[in-house]
Amino acid sequence: MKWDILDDYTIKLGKVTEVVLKGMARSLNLEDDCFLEQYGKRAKMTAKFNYYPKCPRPDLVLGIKPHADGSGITILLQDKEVEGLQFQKDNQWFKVPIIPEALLINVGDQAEIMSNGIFKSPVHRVVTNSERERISLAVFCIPEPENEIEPVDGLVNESSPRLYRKMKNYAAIYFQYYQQGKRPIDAAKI
Ligand SMILES: O=C(O)CCC(=O)C(=O)O
Ligand SMILES: [Fe+2]
Repeated sequence: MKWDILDDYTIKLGKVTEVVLKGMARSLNLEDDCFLEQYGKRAKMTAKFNYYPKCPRPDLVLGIKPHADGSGITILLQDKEVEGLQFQKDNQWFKVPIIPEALLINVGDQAEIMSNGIFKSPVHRVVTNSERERISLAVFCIPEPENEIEPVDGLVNESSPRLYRKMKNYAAIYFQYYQQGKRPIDAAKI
């Protein structure tokens, strides 16, 4: 592994994260930096390389079980040729098409909390394929663990009450819930 390539890539993704979080704020008529302030200057990134070998029984075996990401946002580079990622909406699974070189940006639980539920952290899964192996690189952009994450002021008022409590080090809670097969975001819901 050429670590300098990953290093370079994540530095660039740091800039992408900034642009995306600013854009998300702007789309809600909020101050540009309101999500970035909670996100913090010492935010973390975790790069996860996923390898899905060929599987003779895709009807029985999933690549990744249904989950929502615990990140602020996740930046995903999908396999250039093999599909597999699916998102759930209204109890149905929708395939993500392949767009070579495109970055797929997924809203994580912590962006759902900060936006008081306006941006939803969707449940997704990866199915296996009997003919082809598949790889992906998921980079989880994670707010500074010591920071308190909560719905931003501009989104809480009489007509839209606060839906999530203040959370610190969400990643720790995330894995505890995940292992028990529960949705971690439920720990934050009021
Ligand atoms: O492999 C993919 O396309 C998605 C992986 C994923 O959802 C994850 O690592 O959290
Ligand atoms: Fe995921």
